Amino acid sequence: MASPQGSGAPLEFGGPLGAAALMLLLPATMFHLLLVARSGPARLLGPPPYLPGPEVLWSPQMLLLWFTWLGLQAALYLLPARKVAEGQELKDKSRLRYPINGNPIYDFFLGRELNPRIWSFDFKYFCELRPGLIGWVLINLALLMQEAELRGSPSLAMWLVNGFQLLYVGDALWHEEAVLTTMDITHDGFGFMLAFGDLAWVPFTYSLQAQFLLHHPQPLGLPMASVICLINAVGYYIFRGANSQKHTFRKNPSDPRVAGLETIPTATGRQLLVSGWWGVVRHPNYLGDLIMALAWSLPCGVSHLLPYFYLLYFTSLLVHREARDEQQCLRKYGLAWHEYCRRVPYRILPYVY
Ligand SMILES: NC(=O)C1=CN([C@@H]2O[C@H](COP(=O)(O)OP(=O)(O)OC[C@H]3O[C@@H](n4cnc5c(N)ncnc54)[C@H](OP(=O)(O)O)[C@@H]3O)[C@@H](O)[C@H]2O)C=CC1
Ligand SMILES: CC(C)CCC[C@@H](C)[C@H]1CC=C2C3=C(CC[C@@]21C)[C@@]1(C)CC[C@H](O)C[C@@H]1CC3
Repeated sequence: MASPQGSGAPLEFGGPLGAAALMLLLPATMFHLLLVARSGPARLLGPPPYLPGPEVLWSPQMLLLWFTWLGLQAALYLLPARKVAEGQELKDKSRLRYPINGNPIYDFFLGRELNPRIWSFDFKYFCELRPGLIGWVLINLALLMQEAELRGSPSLAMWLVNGFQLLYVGDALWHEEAVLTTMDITHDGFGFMLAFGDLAWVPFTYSLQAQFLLHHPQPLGLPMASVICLINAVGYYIFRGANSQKHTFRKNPSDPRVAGLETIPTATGRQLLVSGWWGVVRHPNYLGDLIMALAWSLPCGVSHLLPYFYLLYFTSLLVHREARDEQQCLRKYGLAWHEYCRRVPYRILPYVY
C-alpha cells in the first residue's frame, strides 16, 4: 500500500483549507437538499424549512440496517464466483513512500492509502460501485413504490427517472472492470472524499430527482417524455461509445473496432487516440454523461432549480476532474499531450469549452 501522492506532489482541492471546507460543506449540502426536497416550496437556495432534532437523525435500527446493507454487499463481494481482472500499473510500482508529517486535514480528505485492503478485500473498489450505486437504485425504487401507494400508480416522470438511472447503474456494473482505470482507483487515496462520496453522497443526492417527484408530482405528456428519452439515448450513446472505444483501444490497439483510428505516439510507448470519439473533444465520455444528467432532471419540469442540482454539481465535478486529468496526462505524456491538445482543442463541449 502506498501514499497516493508523493510528498512533493502539488496539493489538489485547494489544499488543507479546501479539504476542510469540503468536509463541512458536503454533509451540510446533502442534509439541506434532503430537507428542502420534501418541503412545499422546495427552494434550492432558500433556508431549510426545519432542522431535525437528534432523535430524528439518530436511530439504532437505521444504523443496524446500514451495517446489514454493507455486510450483505461485502458478503456478495467476497463470493468466490467472480471474474478476477488485472488492474492498471499503479504509481507505486517502484518504491513505497510514507511521508511522515503529512497534512492531516488534507490527508484525511483525500486518504493516505491508495488501495487499503484486508487480504483480497479492497475497500475502495468495493465502495466505489456496490453499496452506493445499488443503494441509489433501491432508494429510487422505494420512492417509486411510495408514489404508487400515495397516488395509485407511479407517475410517468418517476418511471423515466428510475429507468434512466437504472440503466446508468446497470451499465456501470456491467462494465465494472473499467473502474480500474479511473483516477479514483489509480490516483486518489481512500479518504473522506471517496468514502463519503460513495456511501452517502451517491445514494442520497443522486436520488434527488425521485425524492423531488414524490413530494412534487409533475405532469408529463407522452411527446415531452419521448423527447427526454431521446436526449437520454443520445447521451448514453456518446458516453458508452467513448468509454468502450478507449477501453478497447487500451486493451488491444489492434482490435479491428479501433485499429483504423488515427493515433499520436507518446514517449511512454502508449498511444493517444486522435480520431473517433476522442477526436471530437478531449473528454467525449463527460459530454455524454452530462447530456444524460440533463435528461434525468427534465422529467421534474422547470418550476424548481432543485432537481437540476445534480446537473450543476456534476458539471463542476467534471470540469474540475477534467483539469486534474489534464495535469496527470501532461505529466505522463509531455509533448505528445500538447500535440493532442493542439489537434483536439475542445475539452468537453465542441466549440464552447
Ligand atoms: N456519475 C458520476 O458521479 C461520475 C461519473 N464519471 C464517469 O466515469 C467515466 C470515467 O471517467 P474518468 O475516470 O474521469 O476518466 P476517463 O475514462 O475519461 O479516463 C481518462 C484517461 O483516459 C486516457 N485518455 C485520455 N485521452 C485519451 C486519448 N485521446 N486516447 C486514449 N486514452 C486517452 C488517459 O489515461 P491513460 O492514457 O493512462 O489510459 C486519461 O487519464 C466517465 O464516463 C465519466 O463521465 C466520472 C466521475 C463521476
Ligand atoms: C463528495 C464529492 C463531492 C465527490 C465525490 C465523488 C464521487 C461521488 C464520484 C467520484 C468518481 C465517481 C465515479 C462514479 C460514481 C461517483 C464517484 C464515486 C461511477 C462509478 C459512476 C458510474 C460510471 O459508469 C463510472 C463512474 C466512475 C467514477
